Amino acid sequence: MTEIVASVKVGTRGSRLALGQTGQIADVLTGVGGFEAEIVTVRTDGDVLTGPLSQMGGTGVFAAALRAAVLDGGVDVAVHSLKDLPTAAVPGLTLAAVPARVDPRDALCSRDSLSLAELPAGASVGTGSPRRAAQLLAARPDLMIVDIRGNVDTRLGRVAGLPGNAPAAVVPGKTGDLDAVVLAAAGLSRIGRLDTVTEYLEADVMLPAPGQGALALECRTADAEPSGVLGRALAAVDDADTRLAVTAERALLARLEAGCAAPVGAFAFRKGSMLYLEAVVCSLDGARSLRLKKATDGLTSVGATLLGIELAEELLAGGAADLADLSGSAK
Ligand SMILES: NCc1[nH]cc(CCC(=O)O)c1CC(=O)O
Repeated sequence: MTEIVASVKVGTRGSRLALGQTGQIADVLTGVGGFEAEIVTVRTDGDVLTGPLSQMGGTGVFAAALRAAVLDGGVDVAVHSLKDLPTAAVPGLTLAAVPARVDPRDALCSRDSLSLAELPAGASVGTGSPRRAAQLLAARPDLMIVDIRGNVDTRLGRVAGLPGNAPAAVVPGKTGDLDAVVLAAAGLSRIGRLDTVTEYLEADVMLPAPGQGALALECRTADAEPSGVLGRALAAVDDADTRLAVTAERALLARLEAGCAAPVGAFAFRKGSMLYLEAVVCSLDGARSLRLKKATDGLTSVGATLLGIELAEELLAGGAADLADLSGSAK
């Protein structure tokens, strides 16, 4: 006789990106845990409202509704993009698994396969991210940065002639009006549109957002116990190296008291017996920036957290708070 286990409700936002990554994770969890999964779509303020994110409380609006659904039992485990998850802990919830990270880089998707260096003077590049805007301007001060929002497909639609885009500008002024957009390679990969990438932006040009390319699986603290069926499955999909890296990146962000929309990039990785962390804080116009790196041989949660905190304090000592409003609410 097989053990009868109630189905696990896996919560997600409703975008194609979110549904795709949640479906994959649900398959892995059910494979490991031997239970059924039911995908529950939660509409968030970030999906419903259309104003600037900064006026809705930042990208945290995407996570808040999902977290509330876990707390009230409508969802058992939430699948978040880790970079959209605010760093502050929520009582009653546990970040139970961080699966192996995929490509953390940002990617340029431009018309005519142009690279960043090849874009014509004054070219228009769409991004809603002050971090991306500032680093783009640091590399190419002549670019015209256009503030765009919307899901990944909508943003790609702003560049004419990308593979997979509708052939003609259907809505004048809203499709095909930009020379390029910058998006996370991870998101493009998850919806099968990596063929639109014309250049992967390496860390020396653009440091990613803390947590970029990683997922976060959050459940009620009581369900995270490895003795339970869900906790055991979550522990099995956790990736120790990814967790160390994102712990350092998020500790840095928290110590800077920086919001998800602050012009702060950070990337950590373990290599051998060391954990390396590099971070940048920019002025919004990209004219000034402070970039530092640091490493530790403390390959534990505490070691990774200290690495993030110490690098943040070095950045603050170097004047990071004078470069930009780190709360990330200012535009
Ligand atoms: N802010 C939106 C967002 N949140 C997560 C991803 C996909 C990449 C990832 O999982 O890190 C994206 C799209 C993007 O930034 O291009």
